[in-house]
Amino acid sequence: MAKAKIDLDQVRNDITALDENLLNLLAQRRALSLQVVQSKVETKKAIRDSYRETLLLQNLTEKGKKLNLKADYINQVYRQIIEDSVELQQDYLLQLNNPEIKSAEYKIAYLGSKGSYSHAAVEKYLAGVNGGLIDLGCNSFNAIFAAVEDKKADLGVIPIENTSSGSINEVYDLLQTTRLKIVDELFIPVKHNLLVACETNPAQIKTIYGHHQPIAQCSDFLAEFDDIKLEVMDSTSSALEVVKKLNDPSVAVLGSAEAGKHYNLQSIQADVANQKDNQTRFIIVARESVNVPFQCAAKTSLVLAVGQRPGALVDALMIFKQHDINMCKIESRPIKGRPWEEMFYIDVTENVTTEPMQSAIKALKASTTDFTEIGCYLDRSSQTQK
Ligand SMILES: O=C(O)C(=O)C[C@]1(C(=O)O)C=C[C@@H](O)C=C1
Repeated sequence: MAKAKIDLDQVRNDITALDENLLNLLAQRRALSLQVVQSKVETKKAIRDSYRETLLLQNLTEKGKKLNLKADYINQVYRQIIEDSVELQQDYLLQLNNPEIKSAEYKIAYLGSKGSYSHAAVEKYLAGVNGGLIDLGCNSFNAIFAAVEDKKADLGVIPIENTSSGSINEVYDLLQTTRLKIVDELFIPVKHNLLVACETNPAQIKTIYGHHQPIAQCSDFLAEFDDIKLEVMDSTSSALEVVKKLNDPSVAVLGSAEAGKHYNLQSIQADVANQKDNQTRFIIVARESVNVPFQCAAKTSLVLAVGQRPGALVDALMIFKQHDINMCKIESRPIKGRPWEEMFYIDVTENVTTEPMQSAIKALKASTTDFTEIGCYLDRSSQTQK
C-alpha cells in the first residue's frame, strides 16, 4: 500500500492539541462570566441581556462566514456557550442569596439507584451546586416525599413531566398535600435503548422489562413486536438489575446507554422513544423555600381550587392576565374526598416577590376555595438540551 501523503496520526495529534486549547478558552470564558455576574451584583442588572446576545451572535456568524463556518453551526455552538454562562451566573447568585446552599454533601431521595434517569438528574443538580451525594434511592414517589418530610433526606429529586408521556399524575397528586417546597427544576434528555444481558437479536425477545414511564414513552416501538410480554417495574434501575440477573436471550429492558454501561448490558436498538426529542422535567423539593435573585428568570408554582361556581376558573385565570403574569403550565387533578372537584396546578414565569405577583396572590386567595404557593425557583427551561 502506497504511503499516504498526510500522516493521519500527526493530524490527529494536532486536533487533540487544538481541542485542548478550545477547552482552555472555554474555561477562560467561564471565568469572565463570573466577573460579569459579580459586576451585576453591584449594578443590580438582570443576568439575561437579549440585546447583547443578539449582537454577539450577529458578529460571530458574520465573522464565521468569512472563515467558511456555517451560520447555523456557529449559532448552535454559541447558544450552548451562552446558556452555560447564564446557568453559571444564576447558580452563583442563587448560592449568594441562599448561604445554606453550599458545596456540601446532600442527602438526596430519588427513584431507583445508579443507572436510573432520576440518578442522572441528581448528578446534574449536584454539578450545579458543586455538592456531593449521600445516596437515598427510593422505590416510590411517595417514599421520596416522606423521606424529605421526615428529615431523612435534605432534598427530593422527582420527575414531573415528559415531552412524550406528559404529566406524571402521581407526583401532582402528592403535591396536593405536601408541606414541601419546589426549590429548583431541571431538564434531562431521555434516550431509551433496548438493552440485553447476552447475545441475542430483537426477533428473539419475548419479554421487555421497564418502568411504566419508559414503557409509555416507547409505545410505538413496543407495538411493532407481535407477541411481547411487558413487565412493569418500580424503577428503571430495578428493571435493569432483574434483566442482568436473568441473563436470558429472550429478555430485554428499556434504559439509557449510560445505564447499560453501568449494568454491563448491551444495546441492540438505540433511540426507541416515540419522540426523538424526549425530555423529562424534574423538580427538586425541600422543606424550606429558596430566595430566587430578582436578576434571574424565575418560575412560581401554585396549587388552587375554585369550587363549582360557573366561570370560577375563568375568574381566577383573569387575575394573571390583569397583572400581566405569564402562565406557562396548567394541569388539573381530582381532589381526594371531593368528587368531581378539581385541583389546578399552575406555573407562572414570575418571581413570587414581585409586586404584580404579590398583588395577584392576594386576589387569588380572595377568589379561590384552596390556595397554596408551592415554590419559587430558577426558570431553567431555556437550558433544555438535546
Ligand atoms: O454580557 C453579559 O451581560 C453576560 O451576562 C454574558 C453573556 C455571555 O455569556 O456572553 C451571558 C448572558 C447574557 O444574556 C449575555 C451575554
